[in-house]
Amino acid sequence: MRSLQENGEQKVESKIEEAVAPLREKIKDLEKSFTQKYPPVKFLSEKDRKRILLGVYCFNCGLQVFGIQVFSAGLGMNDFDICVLRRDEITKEKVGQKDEKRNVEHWIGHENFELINHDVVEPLYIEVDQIYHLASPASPPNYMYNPIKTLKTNTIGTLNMLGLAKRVGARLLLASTSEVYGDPEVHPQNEDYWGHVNPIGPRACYDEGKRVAETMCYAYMKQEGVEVRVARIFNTFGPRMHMNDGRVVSNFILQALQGEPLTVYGPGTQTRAFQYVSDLVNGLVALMNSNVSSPVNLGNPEEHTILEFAQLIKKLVGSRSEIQFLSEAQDDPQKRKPDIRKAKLLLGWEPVVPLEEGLNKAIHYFRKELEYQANNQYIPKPKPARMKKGRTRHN
Ligand SMILES: O=c1ccn([C@@H]2O[C@H](COP(=O)(O)OP(=O)(O)O[C@H]3OC[C@@H](O)[C@H](O)[C@H]3O)[C@@H](O)[C@H]2O)c(=O)[nH]1
Repeated sequence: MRSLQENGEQKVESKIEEAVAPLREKIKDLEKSFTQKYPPVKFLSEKDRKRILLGVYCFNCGLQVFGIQVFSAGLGMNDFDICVLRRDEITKEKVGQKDEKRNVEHWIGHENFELINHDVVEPLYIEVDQIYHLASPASPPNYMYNPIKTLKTNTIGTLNMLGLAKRVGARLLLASTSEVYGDPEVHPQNEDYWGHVNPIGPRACYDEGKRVAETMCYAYMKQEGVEVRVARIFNTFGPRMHMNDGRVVSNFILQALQGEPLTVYGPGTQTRAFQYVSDLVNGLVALMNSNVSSPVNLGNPEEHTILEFAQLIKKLVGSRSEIQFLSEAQDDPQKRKPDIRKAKLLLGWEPVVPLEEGLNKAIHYFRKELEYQANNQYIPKPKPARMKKGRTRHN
């Protein structure tokens, strides 16, 4: 009799334990988020505090640009995780109200953080010490979608940020790009190479936009004494990229995870070298706080063909997806690999995250996102070359 009662009690206990275990996990996660370390700004004197403006691009608001201001003793990976590369998704209307501000929710309400909703094409009047000018779409399908706005963001937007830097005496870091080298005739690309860009091709809005943005930086430096830093950023990937980003890393991972064909544009012999986001962030922060005012390449020199890259992602995901060859994108650079000797020598910086390790982190992120989206009845597909007014975006 007694043992029957004990058995019953044990069953009830194990059922309770089963129900409570996931709640315990949730509490652990919540506790972790509370113990996050932030810079000890409160105890710094006014002269040691830095007001840092991070201008980022918002994916879901079309080309509306958001500014994020962090009041900080200095910037580190934790501060940057909210926005670098993501340049998007501060709001997620497509997914639903619940998801609004999901990407920055762990920062909302923090005393050192302020979210500014602002379009960089309009002047901005704030007090700030450092400006990371990252505002621009960076994915080819995105920047080609509205080339005029891409041009305005990179030209008028850059003028506005330089004007702000001049007015308040701030230092400005421009997120430039390996695309200033165009379809390069020099390989690997070093900072002295002037590039090979088609000024009237479909990529010109971004390539030439960034080239003139660099020109503006050096005009403001020479004429007005503004302190500028120019990072030429090579292909970068990592968690928090948008599901509809349209660049090759997110496309291939999502296609592999969903059992869909991996879409290779052209024969797949074109090469790229991919760096992981944390390496880029460390490079940007090192450059901002250095005395190097000339352009610096930031990228990982490990070069692969796009076909090799598709095969690698298939292997890492464990996917049976086929590889599908689509027509080549117009003016697609045929090879790209950064020469990073300057960054190594002058910043003491080089990438440390191996490609496969970074890809596994990105795969883990996208797998979770797919689960999350499925629970919210929204499963986005990787973006194909979108049509606008009867034209494909690549041609
Ligand atoms: O689904 C796809 C997407 C892309 N690709 C190919 O993969 C290569 C890389 O394409 P991505 O769209 O990821 O990026 P790109 O190298 O063309 O441009 C990038 O360059 C550096 C950065 O400044 C920018 O983030 C972006 O402009 C290209 O050759 C492209 O044609 C595919 O084969 N399939």
